[in-house]
Amino acid sequence: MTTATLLDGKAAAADIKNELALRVEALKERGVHPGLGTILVGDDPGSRSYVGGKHRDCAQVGIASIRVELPADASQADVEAAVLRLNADPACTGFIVQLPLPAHIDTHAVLELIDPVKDADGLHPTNLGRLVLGIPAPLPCTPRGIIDLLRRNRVEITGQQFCVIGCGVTVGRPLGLMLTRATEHATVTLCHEATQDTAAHAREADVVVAAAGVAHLVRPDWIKPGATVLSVGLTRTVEGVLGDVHPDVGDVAGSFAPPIGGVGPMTRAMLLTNVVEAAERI
Ligand SMILES: Nc1nc2c(c(=O)[nH]1)N[C@@H](CN(C=O)c1ccc(C(=O)N[C@@H](CCC(=O)O)C(=O)O)cc1)CN2
Repeated sequence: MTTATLLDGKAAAADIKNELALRVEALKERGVHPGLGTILVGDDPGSRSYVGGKHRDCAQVGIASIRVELPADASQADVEAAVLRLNADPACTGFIVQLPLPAHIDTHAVLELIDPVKDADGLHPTNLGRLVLGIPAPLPCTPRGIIDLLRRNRVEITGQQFCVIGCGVTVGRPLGLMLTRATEHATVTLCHEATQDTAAHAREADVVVAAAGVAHLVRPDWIKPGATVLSVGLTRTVEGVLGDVHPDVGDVAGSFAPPIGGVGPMTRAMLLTNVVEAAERI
């Protein structure tokens, strides 16, 4: 039985979607019709379910959906052609390529082909470069969702010690960049698979973000009592979907974002936010 305060991403995302629905209405009144495109390559059940969720969200806030699906054996040229089609499609005001792509596809080459203006994930090199330089740009959805969830729950960020576990391109690496901007001013330790003692770094932290994709990696004895813990990475097993954080951490942490209903819905809400913001710039 967890004693930590729940960081409820589902509830926060519902509030964000209500606000976005009003902004979408205002856009339509001035003739701008936002449309989110998604490119899904292959049959990974997790990716399919996330893309399905993104389109359900679009319907809820009045954003049009353009769904592109390619088989797992699609070639590099097929995927790049799909990107170029969405770049040119006026009905698509923003789009994403669902990650991970199959191993034979050069992901960087695909992401680099996206028109940076339509980059709803903030993962184009131009937009990541703008983030590094502190120039306004669409921000990667999960890190943006994590910071928004902390702020809505009045979790202190400025001056706090963060331990981010995992340095992938969708979460850990951009989160480190965002948390150290002047608007956040946190101190961040970014741990990865070659870190010698991740548990020791986590024990020092006021906020632990687990985005490694290793089931139940973070144990209760890794956590300073009262710290804030966000379980981001998910692993699908025969027993179900497991988070990076062991559920017993909820007995030690002060606040806890669970693997389901925590950061995931915020990721989706921030994608919609990026789409609406891009449409508002048209
Ligand atoms: N192009 C991108 N690909 C991926 C991203 C991304 O930001 N852009 N992030 C992740 C997956 N992801 C978004 O696509 C994502 C993960 C989880 C959820 C979510 O709503 N989770 C649910 C639980 C779902 C489940 O049971 O599996 C929840 O937390 O309640 C949404 C989006 C990798 N790829």
